Amino acid sequence: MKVTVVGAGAVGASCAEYIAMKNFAAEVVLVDIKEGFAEGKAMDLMQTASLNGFDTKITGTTGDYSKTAGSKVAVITSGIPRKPGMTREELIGINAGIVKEVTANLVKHSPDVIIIVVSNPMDTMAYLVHKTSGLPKNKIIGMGGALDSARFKYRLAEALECPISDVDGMVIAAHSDTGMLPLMSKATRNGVPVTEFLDAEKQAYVEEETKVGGATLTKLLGTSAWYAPGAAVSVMVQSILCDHKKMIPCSLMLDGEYGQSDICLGVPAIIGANGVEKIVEIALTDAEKEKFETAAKAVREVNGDLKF
Ligand SMILES: NC(=O)C1=CN([C@@H]2O[C@H](COP(=O)(O)OP(=O)(O)OC[C@H]3O[C@@H](n4cnc5c(N)ncnc54)[C@H](O)[C@@H]3O)[C@@H](O)[C@H]2O)C=CC1
Ligand SMILES: O=C([O-])CC(=O)C(=O)O
Repeated sequence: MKVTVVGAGAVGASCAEYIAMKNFAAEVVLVDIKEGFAEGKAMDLMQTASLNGFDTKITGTTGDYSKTAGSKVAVITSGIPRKPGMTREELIGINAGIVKEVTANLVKHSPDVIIIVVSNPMDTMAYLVHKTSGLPKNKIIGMGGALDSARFKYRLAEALECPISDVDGMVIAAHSDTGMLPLMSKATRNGVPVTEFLDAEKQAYVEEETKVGGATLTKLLGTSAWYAPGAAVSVMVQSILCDHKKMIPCSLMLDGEYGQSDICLGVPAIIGANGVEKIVEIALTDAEKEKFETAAKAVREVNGDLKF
């Protein structure tokens, strides 16, 4: 099956690389606006095929969306990343126009496509795609929770001084420095709640470092991260193409779930061949519910800046 990745920059190329390396897609089409850039990235990646042992065909195009026709999944990574000191929300002015235009082009050539939104501010960009694409809500999925949960597990393993494969955990709510909600109450080490091993101070440290995970990397790198974002996208694309029905926290249009409507926020969902197959409602503590509501309020304010 064909997967399109729009934006052949840091994140887009990482998405293409991980998807190809896992060898589950027939073709990945990279699209960029910069002349020759997607073609060059595709050629470079294809020259890793014999070294890395994959058969996925990667092609690139400068803005010719006819090459994306018939895509099962399209990933939108086009737009600007933040620089140190910026918030994701500050990117809305430039990225909203790009995401809206790219969405229209994708849907024109692949009317049945499932769109994964990556460009920031992601929860608001996912909302924009819902409002402008005409696609049903099961076909629009924002990527944030998969990445934030991976960062949560990284920080949990660091605090527990254990391998990352020992820990499990999930981050829901908003993909923002203040709106992420790492679910400490549900995180486990081999089935045992991590709260049995970590004192309140360590729990608070893990939660805070998880929430500012993207900002920490942006400060170190001078631009935002790409390896873990690309890997997170590849897991979501694989769950769709292979109908794995994995439970992944994603930014989805809510219609009463978690007490919210007409907003995209990170919640656990079953991701399969139909895109979002089910939103999973889990019991939150009162404190978690309050944080979820605060995050929703902040995302609504950013959504208010959109012009359709
Ligand atoms: N949701 C998430 O968890 C994450 C989101 N991001 C976001 O992903 C976006 C991309 O980040 P990077 O890849 O690091 O940036 P980048 O600057 O390396 O790549 C962006 C690419 O988009 C292209 N582009 C711009 N306008 C376009 C258009 N109209 N059509 C096609 N291509 C276009 C640019 O030419 C560039 O190659 C940013 O908005 C960033 O904040 C990044 C990491 C994680
Ligand atoms: O931090 C950023 O701006 C990019 C992003 O969303 C992330 O890496 O989580």
